[in-house]
Amino acid sequence: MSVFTTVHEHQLNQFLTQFDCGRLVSFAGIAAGIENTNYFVTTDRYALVLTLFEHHQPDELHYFLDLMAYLAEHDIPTAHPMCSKSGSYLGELNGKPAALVRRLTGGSLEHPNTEECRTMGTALGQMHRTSPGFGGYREPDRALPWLQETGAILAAHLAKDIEGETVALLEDELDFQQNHPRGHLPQGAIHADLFRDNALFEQGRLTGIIDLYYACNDALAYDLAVTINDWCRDEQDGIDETRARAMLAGYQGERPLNDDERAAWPGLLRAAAMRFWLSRLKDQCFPREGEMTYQKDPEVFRRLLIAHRAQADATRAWLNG
Ligand SMILES: Nc1ncnc2c1ncn2[C@@H]1O[C@H](COP(=O)(O)OP(=O)(O)OP(=O)(O)O)[C@@H](O)[C@H]1O
Ligand SMILES: N[C@@H](CCO)C(=O)O
Repeated sequence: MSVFTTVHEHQLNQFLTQFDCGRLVSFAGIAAGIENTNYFVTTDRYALVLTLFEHHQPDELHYFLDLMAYLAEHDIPTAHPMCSKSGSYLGELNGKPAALVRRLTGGSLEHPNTEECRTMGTALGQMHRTSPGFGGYREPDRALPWLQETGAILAAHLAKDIEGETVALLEDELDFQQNHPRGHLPQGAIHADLFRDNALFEQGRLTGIIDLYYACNDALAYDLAVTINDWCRDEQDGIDETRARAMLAGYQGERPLNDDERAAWPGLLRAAAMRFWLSRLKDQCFPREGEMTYQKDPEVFRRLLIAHRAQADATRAWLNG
């Protein structure tokens, strides 16, 4: 688990006095997650999740929490943040910005089936019909400039211990991405990290999309590529075509991709694979300190990137149902 900042009972009790949420019954650190510190918090009135944000600025936190509230209020299943007595979603706990959100029921799916992928695609399409109406703006923080900066740091670090092949892949893909920008595609607020562990299901029904702490304004179709790359991956770290087609059909039932998005699709899948390859590799090469932390395997996304580079036409064919 990743608890970077330990919360003591007296600190939590003090924090809860800012909300009209009842008396603390229990709390426990949450095992999943690698970015923020999360606790389940139960009061005599609510089941909540407390998040201490480890590296975000107040401006972006307002964006995330306002977006969660906006989506929830537009019937997109997300965890609505709790408003404090003074009217803010954002407080401070143990020196860190902190928020309480409603705890959703259900659990994440390790092996989503075709129908669950279709359901997720439908929900993402609904979210993308709604999110361009959200008034907030946040610059994407894992787009090309970040890829370039992180890629350069990693290439220098890796050149010392591994074969040149990986560094060559990294540099070649950076070059490709630089020549395939996505600013001309339809834009809006995107989740940007809608992995299986960021959606909760109960009896085949999606109960909620969580962890909007990478949300930003970017190409909507890029968000779909991020989602497919995780939900539809097969055992060999390629993509399971049946699940990918189902997710795309679910999505396009709500929001059909336009010609520009269809043309850009293979490059978007590559951009999405590259982004998570590099973030995982960075965590592996430069681990952060924490009370309990775990890392995710970067190789999965390196292999997926290689697969996408080899099959642009096939990935475009998935768009046709
Ligand atoms: N609103 C919620 N309702 C129920 N469970 C939640 C909620 N928010 C978070 N969780 C639980 O906490 C876990 C960690 O949350 P989250 O994914 O936000 O962590 P993170 O460190 O910010 O994320 P990540 O590593 O995925 O970027 C989730 O996998 C889920 O089990
Ligand atoms: N979803 C990311 C974790 C960072 O949010 C990953 O699996 O690498």
